[in-house]
This record gives sequence, C-alpha cells and structure tokens, in this order.
Amino acid sequence: MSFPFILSRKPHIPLIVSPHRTSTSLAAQRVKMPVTKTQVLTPYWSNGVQKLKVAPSPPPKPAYGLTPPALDDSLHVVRCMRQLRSKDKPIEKYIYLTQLKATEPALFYKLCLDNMSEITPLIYTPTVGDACLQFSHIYRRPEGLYISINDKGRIGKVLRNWPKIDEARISVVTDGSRILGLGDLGVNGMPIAIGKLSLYVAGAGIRPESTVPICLDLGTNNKEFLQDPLYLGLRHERVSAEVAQEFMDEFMYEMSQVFPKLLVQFEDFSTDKAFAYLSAFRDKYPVFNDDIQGTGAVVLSGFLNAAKLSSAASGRPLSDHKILFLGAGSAGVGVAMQLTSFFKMQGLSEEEARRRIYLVDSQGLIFNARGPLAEHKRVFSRDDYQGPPMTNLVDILNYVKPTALLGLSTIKGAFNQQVIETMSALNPRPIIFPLSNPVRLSECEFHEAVEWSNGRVIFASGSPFPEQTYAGRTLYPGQGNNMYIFPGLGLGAIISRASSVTDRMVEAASLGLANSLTKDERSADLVYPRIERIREISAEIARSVVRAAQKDGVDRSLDLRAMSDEALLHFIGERMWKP
Ligand SMILES: NC(=O)C1=CN([C@@H]2O[C@H](COP(=O)(O)OP(=O)(O)OC[C@H]3O[C@@H](n4cnc5c(N)ncnc54)[C@H](O)[C@@H]3O)[C@@H](O)[C@H]2O)C=CC1
Ligand SMILES: CC(=O)C(=O)O
Ligand SMILES: [Mg+2]
Repeated sequence: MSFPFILSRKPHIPLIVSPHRTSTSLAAQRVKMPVTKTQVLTPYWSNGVQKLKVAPSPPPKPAYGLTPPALDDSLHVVRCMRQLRSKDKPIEKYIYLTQLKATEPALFYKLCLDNMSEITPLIYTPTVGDACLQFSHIYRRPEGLYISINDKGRIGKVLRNWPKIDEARISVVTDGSRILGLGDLGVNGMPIAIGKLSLYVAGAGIRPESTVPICLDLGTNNKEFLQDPLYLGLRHERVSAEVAQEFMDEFMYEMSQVFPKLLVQFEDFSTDKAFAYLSAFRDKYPVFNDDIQGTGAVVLSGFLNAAKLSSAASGRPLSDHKILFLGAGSAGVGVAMQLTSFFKMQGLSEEEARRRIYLVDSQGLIFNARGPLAEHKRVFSRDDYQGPPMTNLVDILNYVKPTALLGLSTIKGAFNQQVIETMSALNPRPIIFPLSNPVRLSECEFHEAVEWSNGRVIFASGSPFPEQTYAGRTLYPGQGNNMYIFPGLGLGAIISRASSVTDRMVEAASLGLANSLTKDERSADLVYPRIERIREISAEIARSVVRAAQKDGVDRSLDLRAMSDEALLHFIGERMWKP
C-alpha cells in the first residue's frame, strides 16, 4: 500500500472506514481496497482517475488523565515559545527545538510557521553550523539514515531499514565534505540535511514523514574529529575519488529502486564532487545540487531585483552590469552560470553574457594566462587580461569596475572598508552580497556595508543580519540563501513527479521568486520577499516549476497539464501539509 505525498483535495471530509466492513461510498466503489482495520481514506486524483489512499494515522493522543487538566493546545504554543526564549545560547535553543520536533512534530512546525524569522536562524544557518561542529557531543537520538563506505555492496539493504519507505518523497543527502564554509565535518554533517528538510516542511508544506535526511560516511579528513573519542563517524581519512564515485553509483541506483518517488537534493559536497555527481546523475535520476543550482537560482533572483534598483540610480542599462565574484567554488561558479541567463534575458549572446562575469579565487583574478585551471572555472576564465597575477581585491575592483560584488569565498571580513568604499565610489548604488555561511564567515556585516557606503548599498547575505537605521531610514538586509528556492523547487518537482530536474525548472524557480515581491516589499527596496511569506512564495515557485517541467516533458503527473494557472496554484496550496 502506498501513501502518496499528496493530501486529499478535501481533507476536511475524509471517509472513515470501520473495521471488517467494505465502504459503500462513491469514491470507495471506484477502487477495490481490502480494509482490515480502522483507516481514514481520502480520495485523490492520478492521471485523471480518482483513487483512494490511506492517510497515515496521526500520533495517538495520551489517554485521559495522563495530561494536566488545563493543558490547552494554543496556550501550550505560548508556553513552548517562553521555554525557547528562556535559553541563552542559540545551541541550547537548537537542542530544545530538536527535542520538541522528535516528541511533538506538529507543535514544532506550528512554532516554526508562526515565528519564521526567529526560528529559522536556530534550526538553519547560522546555528546549524554550530550544531554540525558539535554534533558528536550534543547527539541525543537517531534521526535520518547513515550509509557508510562499509555498506558498499549492500546499500539497498540498509536503505530498506528506513521505516517510512512508501511515504518518502524528498531526501537531502550530504557526505559532510564541505559543510557551509566550515570544511570537512564528516558524519557531523547530518544536521545540515535535517535542517534543510525542516525547511521543506515549514516552508513548502512537505509532510514530515515524506522527508529522508541522509549522511554518507566516506571517512573524514578532519584531524580534530579523527582524534575525538566521541566522534560518531568512521575513524579514517576520506576514501579516494574513484572509490567514492563507485559508492555513489551504487547509492543512487539503490535509491531509485527503494524509493521510486523520491527527489534527491545533494547538499554540501566539496566542489569537485558536487560538479562530478551532478553531471553523473542529473540525466538519470530526479536530483539537483542545492549549492550549485539552488544558490544560482536564489542569487539570480535577488540580483534581478537589485540590478533594477541599481540601474534606476545609475541610468546604466541592465545589460551593462558587471559582476565580480570572490570565490570560485561550487557556489560561486553555480551562481555565475545562473547569472549568465540574466544577461541572456537582456538580449546578450551566451559569449557576451559570460564576459560580464569575473571570478576571483584564492590566487586572485582568474585568467587564461595564469596557468592550468580546474574545469569548473575555465568557462569564466578571462582571455582579455594578460598582465601579472592580480591578487589584491581593491586593485581588481579598480580594473574591472563591477556594479556588483558577490562573496562566496568563506573569507570573513574580505569586504573591508576599503573594498566597500571602492565599490561605492564606482557606483551610486553598489550591489554587495556577502553570501558565505555561517554568519561568522560572512565577507562583511550589514552594518559595515551600510556605514561604509553611506547607506547606499543594495545588500543581501547568506546568513541573517539585523536591520539598520541610517539617516532616519530603516534599511533591511536581504537573505540571499537557497532556503528561498529549494522548498518550492522541490515541491514543484514532487507535485509534477518530474523524472529529472532541468535547467528550465531551476530558472523558473528563480524567476518565480524574483516576481513574488509585493508592492510594499519593492517600495522598501527589498530584493527578497519577507520570510514570513515563505509558504505563499513556495507555492508560486512550485507552480512555475511544474509549468517548466511540463514544457520540458519531464512531468509524470499529466493531469496537471490541463489546469489553469489559478487552479494549479490552488491545487498546490491545498496539498501543503499544515501543522
Ligand atoms: N548563500 C547561500 O545560499 C550559499 C552560500 N554558500 C557558501 O558559499 C561558501 C563557498 O561554498 P563553496 O563554493 O561550495 O566552497 P569552496 O570551498 O568550493 O569555494 C570557496 C572558494 O573561495 C575561494 N577562496 C578561498 N580563499 C580565498 C581568498 N582568500 N580570496 C579569494 N578567494 C578565496 C577558493 O579558491 C574557492 O574558489 C560557503 O561559505 C558556503 O556556506 C554556499 C551555498 C549556498
Ligand atoms: C546555504 C548553503 O547551502 C550553504 O551555505 O552551503
Ligand atoms: Mg549548502
């Protein structure tokens, strides 16, 4: 018996089927279904045919007398928020919320939805970075699936131990080799998979039981962890790239066999593996890489809105923008690839679009005459600079004269006062996005960018910063984080039952996000919508993604094709799980 992800179209009128009786309802007559115990059946549509599914039973309520007489759901929400706020350290709040999620998931997600801007930084970046660093010390109970190199040859068997195989729809998979900007954390990477999936539930209404966090343990090169007696992973260095690739081939094949309806999100693989696995698997399975594609989509979206504000001040045509990246890893190059589509939208050719982009890595400006380059950097390597290596960022800014400076370098403070003043001298409204995570690795802080640009900066960062007041005006930082994209992208891919995640679907997610700003948000110069609207935004993104999947012919929920845009949006909203 399968439990489709999709909720009933009319969840308020479930059919209750009594033990040992055959239902005589209309819907039930269409599908013969042996009913052996009390079950809640809900009708749903598949390829134009109405079917029934058994709804997973809610957790049992404690029997009368086992809870205090005045325990009341709405007051308990208030009590939990007070308990949460009474804790001083973010990591203590993280541990409290983790326990709450394990014991009362609906309550946990209600708190998340009602307090998105307060709770997101606790279950996600920046606190999740500390949770990963300390995972082997704060570990309490099992959550998620661990597959290690020792399981090679029997990965399918391990996957089948997952208790909710039929419900599984979305998995976030990491091998812990590059967690945020914190480096190789081995099996301590599990909280990043868990945190991203909590945002799928909170932000896109994916059912909690449909999420599968997976951490692959292929060893770690983190010397501190290898010497820590409490470290929870295998105590050896990472296996070679060849062995890891063979392991991944088996893993992905077995995933497709055990979980035929699962979408896979690759997360925080080190850059070489991130590109290798994406190209190896993207045409075979429904999979995307969040750091390459999700980040590309979220930054394109923020950049589209930022470029309009910047061009309004400078009078410069949109096609004239120039973007400089500090950092040329999976995220930097992923964003650069996605931003070429911005210039193509302005009428530039692929070649012209690429020429608007400059990459800087740890050795300075990337140009052909510098010497051999990793494959992912080559496409953006400059052939129009022949001089000596250029390593000083201010020199590079004065040479390139960019309109936008994006940081994906993990180098805290790289956007110092001189850098921001140079950008501000070059542009009436400089676009400065320090996107590295967690917050302590951010290339600059919001208050610095505001102060050093005299309040003119158009700003978005990977982790959240508080708003600032400048010259009597409140200025809001954008959060340029893929958390705005992956919930809606995943929801759209799941609802359309996409057989693969195409470039058009990723771009549709990006444009869906860019277009979701309200009038009020635009007039406050925001480049991303307020996080409190995440469900509404995810629904709009999902609709765009479904349409893109249909255009590319990778959708398998064919009945959605005939729906009007309005009906599709309504359909998506109704399918979101509500705590
Ligand atoms: N805001 C968001 O949504 C996202 C943010 N990120 C963040 O981006 C950062 C980078 O991630 P990846 O690209 O995967 O890592 P990576 O380690 O592959 O890339 C880092 C890049 O920075 C360069 N770099 C290092 N030191 C430098 C220096 N001193 N000057 C100039 N460049 C330097 C490296 O050469 C490399 O090209 C991480 O902090 C990660 O958390 C990643 C994905 C999404
Ligand atoms: C946000 C994210 O995916 C990262 O920093 O890796
Ligand atoms: Mg990531």
